[in-house]
Amino acid sequence: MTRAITLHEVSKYYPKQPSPAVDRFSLDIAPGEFLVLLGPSGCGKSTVLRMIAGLEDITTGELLLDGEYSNDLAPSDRKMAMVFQNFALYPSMTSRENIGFPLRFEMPGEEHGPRVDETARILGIEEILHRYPGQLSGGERQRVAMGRAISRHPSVFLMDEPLSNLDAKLRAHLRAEIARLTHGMGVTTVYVTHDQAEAMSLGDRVAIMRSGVLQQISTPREAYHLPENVFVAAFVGTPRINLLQAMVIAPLTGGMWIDFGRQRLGLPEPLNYDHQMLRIQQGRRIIVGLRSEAVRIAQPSQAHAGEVVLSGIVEHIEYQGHESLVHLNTGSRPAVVPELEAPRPTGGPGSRSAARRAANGSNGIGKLAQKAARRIQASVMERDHAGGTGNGDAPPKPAYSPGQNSIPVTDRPLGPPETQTGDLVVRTGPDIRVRRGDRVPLLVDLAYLYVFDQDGNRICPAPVRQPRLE
Ligand SMILES: Nc1ncnc2c1ncn2[C@@H]1O[C@H](COP(=O)(O)OP(=O)(O)OP(=O)(O)O)[C@@H](O)[C@H]1O
Repeated sequence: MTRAITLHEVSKYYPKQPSPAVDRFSLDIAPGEFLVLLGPSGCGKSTVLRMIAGLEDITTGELLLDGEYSNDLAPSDRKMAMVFQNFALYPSMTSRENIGFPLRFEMPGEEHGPRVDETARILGIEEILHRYPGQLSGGERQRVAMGRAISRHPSVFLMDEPLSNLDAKLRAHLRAEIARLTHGMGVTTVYVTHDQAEAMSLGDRVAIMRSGVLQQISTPREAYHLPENVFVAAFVGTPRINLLQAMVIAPLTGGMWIDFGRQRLGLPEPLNYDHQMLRIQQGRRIIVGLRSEAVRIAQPSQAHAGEVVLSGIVEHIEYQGHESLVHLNTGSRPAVVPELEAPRPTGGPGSRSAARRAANGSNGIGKLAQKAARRIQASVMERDHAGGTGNGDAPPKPAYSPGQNSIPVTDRPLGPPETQTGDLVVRTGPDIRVRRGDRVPLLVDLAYLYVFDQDGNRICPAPVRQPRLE
């Protein structure tokens, strides 16, 4: 059995919190679909999951299960199984007892042995059924937790960062196992993660969230190739997309350039449709997005059609075995999406536990301290991003005045280009022969040029629905 899930304009306000944890969130999940909720810490992913499970009340909006209004349906009547990050196994029960535990309520009076054995076989854990959680490795514990969810034959799996307590190798292995299992069973799965690589490799579709608001819902491929805004562009993809401050220069006499300050990119004529649309931005500040594979180090004479020339000074080379990442300074000003610069807090001011503490009556001084800590963290992030030049000690200057749906993006304070650190990362073969300090020619493939407007919305490639020009 599997089921469709619809969230219609769902919002969640926690007590004493000024802004909603989830804000008018709408989503249709098809039966059997694997949907990943992706976003930075605190953006509301788990809250969405918990509202689907019935563990959290919906403040406004509707939850439909197979088309039926289900806001008030008891969690036990939803036929959903949840898998948590911390496994949530009972320490005093063996693996067999843990897996069979929910069946006591779902199949009272029936023999559970065959169901537990079948589940253990699917997961390859027959050998550890007699052991207690304390006698299992992290990967084995997570398999038992999966087993407890599977044995119930649920109609929906809800998984809240189920792999984040495991090491990288095991995560990759179990990720493949989860994909195989859930697709094989055809059960609708909603999977929460902040790890974009996990989301991209698992999801039929990915719903990307920021500050409680859905930013984009699409296939992983579309999220990477057609990000709707600068936040999605920056969140999806490794290494992170290069984001540069620029200006459109489009004199009436013809020609069009993207001006990075020290260098300009000339757009080839006749201008294609996407580039023509940039004319509206004449004289305005824009953000240019270039993925690391959109730029190559090569002589201008080697340019293919659609490639244009820039140059940069090599600052650092990251050898990765199968490839190298060359960090260059083109003299441009990088655009920074501040909330993406922070490492994932572990109990810091933005974390769930901190929020819960706040909700449980933290006083005004506590809140002020949290605010101050956040400010300090933001300014440290900005300084780190500026390469420790000291420029970041000043508060970051907002480049844009963010409206309700706009993406706050800051630019690094402009110093002499010589003192700025690398602003462009280029992916090359592992044996590239360049050295620190070399000035190298770059070819930019305009087929992979992204341009975002002042509010962070993508304008090139042009969005499918054009705003009406009047
Ligand atoms: N019980 C609660 N009371 C008050 N605020 C809460 C509560 N639970 C979550 N929040 C707040 O709601 C927002 C969304 O939290 P949520 O746990 O859904 O985010 P998340 O994206 O899952 O984060 P993480 O990846 O860190 O788990 C955060 O600002 C959090 O601090």
